[in-house]
Amino acid sequence: MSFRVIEDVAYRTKEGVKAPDPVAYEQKIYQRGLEYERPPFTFQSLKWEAQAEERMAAESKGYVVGNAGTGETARKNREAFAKWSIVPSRLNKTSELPNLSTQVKRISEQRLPFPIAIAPVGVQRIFNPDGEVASAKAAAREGVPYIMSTASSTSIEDVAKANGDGVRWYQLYWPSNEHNEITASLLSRAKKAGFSALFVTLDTYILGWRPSDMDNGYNPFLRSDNIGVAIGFADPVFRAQFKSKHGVEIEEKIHDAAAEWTQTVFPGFSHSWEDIKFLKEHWDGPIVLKGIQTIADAQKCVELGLQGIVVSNHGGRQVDGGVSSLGVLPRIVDAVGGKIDIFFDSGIRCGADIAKALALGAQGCLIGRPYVYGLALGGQEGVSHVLKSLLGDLELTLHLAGIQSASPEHLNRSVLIREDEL
Ligand SMILES: Cc1cc2nc3c(=O)[nH]c(=O)nc-3n(C[C@H](O)[C@H](O)[C@H](O)COP(=O)(O)O)c2cc1C
Ligand SMILES: O=C(O)C(=O)c1ccccc1
Repeated sequence: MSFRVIEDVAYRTKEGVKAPDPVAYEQKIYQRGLEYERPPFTFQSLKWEAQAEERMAAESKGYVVGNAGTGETARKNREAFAKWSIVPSRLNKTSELPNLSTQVKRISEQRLPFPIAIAPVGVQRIFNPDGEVASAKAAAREGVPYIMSTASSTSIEDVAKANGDGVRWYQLYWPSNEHNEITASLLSRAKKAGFSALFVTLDTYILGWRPSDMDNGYNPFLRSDNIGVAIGFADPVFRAQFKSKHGVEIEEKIHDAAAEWTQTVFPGFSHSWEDIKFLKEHWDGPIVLKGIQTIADAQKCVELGLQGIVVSNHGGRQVDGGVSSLGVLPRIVDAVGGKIDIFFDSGIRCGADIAKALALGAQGCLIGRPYVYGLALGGQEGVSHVLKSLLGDLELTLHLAGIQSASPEHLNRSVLIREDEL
């Protein structure tokens, strides 16, 4: 017999922030075990991928697990975590579990209950029929901000509805300048739907060389179910432009419309730093650039007065042979830390990984593939399970290492050592 994860949330309040209590979740699981009830999903985070693979069609599986080229960057992302080790200290006389609440001050006025957010991931209906609706509900329920992708298989307005009073941010795949009217329309729809920060992804103006997808002949945009174009098909400016060009509605020339939208959001060529001005003029709120890997680019973001960066290599899905994202994080923190908010992603698979990225100076981590595996395993329940598991793991890791909170005062480089220096 197994139980329902989302009905099993225990809450607690710390520093005025109400949030689910992941350690109480763990305790409940042991109690229920006494009555021979078992959790519906594994807690072994490195098994989520394999178990999710059993549930997915070959194409979806190849899409989420796949990387650019030989997968070298993705491997390096993982290996980089093992180069750093947490050094526990003793007899710190702690009376409470660590406080995981976090201030990402340029992005959110409120303290966030946890130092993680849901990474933008497109086409989620290929993993579970409920897609983004399930993950946006789980995020709100678990107190984790939801970053919505422009390549979502659900419209901006429907994701906002599912996310309810959760914290949500919008990720832009940025159309080329000739389509500025569409960009402005996306930004105004996101604003109206309660998305409070803008994340602009810079590393994917075209999809990388993805052997696993090519083996399956699979590009989710070109499928007849039009799974990655929901935002475009609901966009009034795109619709009007299509009609005036073709003389018919999108629905009457669905394949052409899908191809045009795909071309619009993945123009194949990069913008320039000058174009940021347009975004600043059309977005009233924090702007975060995602995909930063160099000190020079991070410094440029500071000079332009932007609020944040995501140190990310897109999980190794874009540039094969690229440097590990965790590897470049400390240098970028040294160059711009304190001047801009820094998020990190690429390769996070457990609580200790989050602890290490935060100790190296990130203010928050984006969780990518693990929650997609949760979505494939069990929709909203599966995503909730993954978030709770990662947070419970983080909380007990910090607690047992004698680290009192996830804030930089306690969680900083003094708790880490490089294994190769030992
Ligand atoms: C299936 C899939 C789809 C993704 N779609 C997007 C997207 O639409 N927009 C975006 O900025 N990043 C996208 N990403 C990248 C994630 O936001 C994140 O950077 C990456 O997953 C981090 O690596 P990790 O999952 O290996 O930890 C996607 C990643 C995956 C696995
Ligand atoms: O696959 C990706 O990494 C990605 O960013 C993406 C782009 C378009 C649709 C879905 C995902």
